Amino acid sequence: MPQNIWNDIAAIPARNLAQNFAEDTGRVEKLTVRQSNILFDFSKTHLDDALMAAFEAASAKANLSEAREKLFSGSIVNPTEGRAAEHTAERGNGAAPQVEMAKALQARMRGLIEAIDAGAMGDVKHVLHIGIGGSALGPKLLIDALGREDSRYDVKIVSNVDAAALAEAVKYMDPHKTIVAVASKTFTTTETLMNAASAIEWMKGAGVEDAEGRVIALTASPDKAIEWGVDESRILPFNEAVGGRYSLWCSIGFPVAIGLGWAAYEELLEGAAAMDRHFRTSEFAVNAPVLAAWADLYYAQVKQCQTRAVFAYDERLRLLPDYLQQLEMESNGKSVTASGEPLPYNSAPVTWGGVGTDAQHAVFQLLHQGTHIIPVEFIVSKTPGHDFDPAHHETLLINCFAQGAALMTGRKSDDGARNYAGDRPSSTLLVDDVTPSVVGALIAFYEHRTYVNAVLLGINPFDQYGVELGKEIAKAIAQVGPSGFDPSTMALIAEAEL
Ligand SMILES: O=P(O)(O)OC[C@H]1O[C@H](O)[C@H](O)[C@@H](O)[C@@H]1O
Repeated sequence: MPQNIWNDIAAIPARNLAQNFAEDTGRVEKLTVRQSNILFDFSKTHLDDALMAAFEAASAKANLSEAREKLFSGSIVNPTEGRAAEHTAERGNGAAPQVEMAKALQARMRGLIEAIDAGAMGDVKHVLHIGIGGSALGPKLLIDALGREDSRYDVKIVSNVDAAALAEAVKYMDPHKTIVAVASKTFTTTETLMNAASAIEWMKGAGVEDAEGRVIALTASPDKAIEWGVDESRILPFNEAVGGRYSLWCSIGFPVAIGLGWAAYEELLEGAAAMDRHFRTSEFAVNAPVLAAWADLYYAQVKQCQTRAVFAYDERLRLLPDYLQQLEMESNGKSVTASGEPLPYNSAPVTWGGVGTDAQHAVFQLLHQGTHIIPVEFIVSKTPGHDFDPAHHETLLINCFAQGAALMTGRKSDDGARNYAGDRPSSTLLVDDVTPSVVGALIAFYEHRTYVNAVLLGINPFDQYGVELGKEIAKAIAQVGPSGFDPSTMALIAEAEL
């Protein structure tokens, strides 16, 4: 991707949002996509006809159509690790052998869940899922979003190596009625294996016989799980070519499938599959992930925005920003192109966010009047997730729409402290309800948007070497202690008496 692509786009005269709306009465319709019971409204972004044409040209130069097909056909899209990225095959959209493999492994998972339901592991009430990063964030989001009313088991997810998290999770669990799902693609992750060992100790300490026999491994490295002590019959493997942060669709989704039931899990997959089909077959100008990525790139590259903010106006989706932080920042926070050249422009902005309306009373001041322009994304549901007075939900929706309007229109005042400049961009995703199929589609939308961003930036979104150095230094500190590091680090190690 030559650098002048952004220069070409930057050369297009900037128009403000008010002008865009005044000059194009069809703007809302043009920039609205309806797909999978989600309405995507991009009309409050600065995308206009000229910018859309420029991004269309940039996408052609970046071979986006070919890149899109490569993703679905199982071609190598992760060149530094020499492999495909086969998460879409988990929902039936991929190369035939991978789709077959995914189906077979999902059937294995279903078999184990049915056996547990039938009592094969005794009287089970609690599922303690232990994993971190991509092996935790997806299940955490889904259980929190969809398992509030209907969970068949009490599912808790523990990630942090700080065992205060484990202590909190097991506080109200009966160790005799608990199964432990150890989720790790590599089955080498320190935090996960340490927490898993402590969970086994917790069960043993309570007199559980054969505590090891209550462990299920969710992994792409079954040999490592066997080595660690899990019996082959309790290992749910998945395809190595599914990246950690794209793995909730396969056996990493075990707590979702067992907690919400198989039908809900299938709805989740089908929701994602429908979004796959939309992304794969729609023209770019009406393609939700593509339009979202174009707007992302306009703000990150042309407007030099360093962050983007996501606010879920729905308590059920409060963990969505956390999930997106890994998806977007671990995928696209890179300094080199896919072929290893230094990246001559910005990579992904920082993703951050929170839950509305809480965030309005905490951070929105800066969004409205700060010197940084921050593209905002609102996600809100037409249907409430509770039976209280409908006034709650109306207030939630009203506030969500009011914030987008206020950011865009602003309000002039001679008093600087009371002036709202306006022209601040946002997009709104209005979902019919927070159901497994909508959440599946929503997550697939974000996955594809992240991929489109990467393709136009010319970077590889599927590796994450940036996380390795810190792990190596931690291992060295654990092994060697306070020697051979910089003076500050050595002083800290000594002070903490490590
Ligand atoms: O699933 P695991 O192999 O245990 O890996 C868990 C996580 O740790 C790593 O550090 C990566 O940054 C993540 O992408 C990954 O999801």
